Amino acid sequence: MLTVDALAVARGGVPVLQGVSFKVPDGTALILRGPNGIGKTTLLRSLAGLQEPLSGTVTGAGEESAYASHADGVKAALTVEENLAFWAEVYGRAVPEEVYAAFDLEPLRARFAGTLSSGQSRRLGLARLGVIGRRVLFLDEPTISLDAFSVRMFADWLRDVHLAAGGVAVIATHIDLGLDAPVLELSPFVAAPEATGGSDEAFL
Ligand SMILES: Nc1ncnc2c1ncn2[C@@H]1O[C@H](COP(=O)(O)OP(=O)(O)OP(=O)(O)O)[C@@H](O)[C@H]1O
Repeated sequence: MLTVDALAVARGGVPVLQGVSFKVPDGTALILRGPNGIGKTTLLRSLAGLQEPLSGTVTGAGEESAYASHADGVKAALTVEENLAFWAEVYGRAVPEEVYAAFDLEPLRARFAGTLSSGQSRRLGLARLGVIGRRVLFLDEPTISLDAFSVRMFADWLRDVHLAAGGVAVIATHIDLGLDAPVLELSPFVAAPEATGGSDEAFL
């Protein structure tokens, strides 16, 4: 269970969200919604432990979690297989053979990643999630620039592999992934600048 209690987060020293609380039981996902700039990326990075929250607590994530943004992290000079092997090694794991089918990479195994189309490259970037074996995933617009087929493919992997194995996912997305997951609208949690003593000091 991922438990978030009264979390307040800042970007560039300026509070963006406050009072964010939710629970995500094992085997389930939560969708985050909110207009551009509201702080979805900031919240996801804070949940994943990549930046310190201003206040509040996150339990059930920590070492077992991973943050993935729309930036691929794909290495152009390595083949598809070499990319997956690289990430597997970094995380001390073997590449599960089924990721090639799950992300439709089978015919592309020997291709240099630099020659992939942008959608194929995104699929390779997402396949990394199937390799690293992290139980709690914080996903920032994971399906951006993917066609409907690839979006469904990713949603199927999330539901049938990651969540089915008891994993957790918190996903900022404007695309309907077709997951049976609750939606948390972030608009009510926009930080009031005065609530943390004003933001002027952040610019000094
Ligand atoms: N380096 C920075 N210094 C100050 N403010 C920043 C900095 N980077 C981003 N911001 C601001 O912080 C706020 C939150 O940004 P964040 O990227 O978390 O929003 P988001 O909800 O993920 O946006 P989007 O939907 O556009 O990706 C935005 O208003 C943004 O302009």
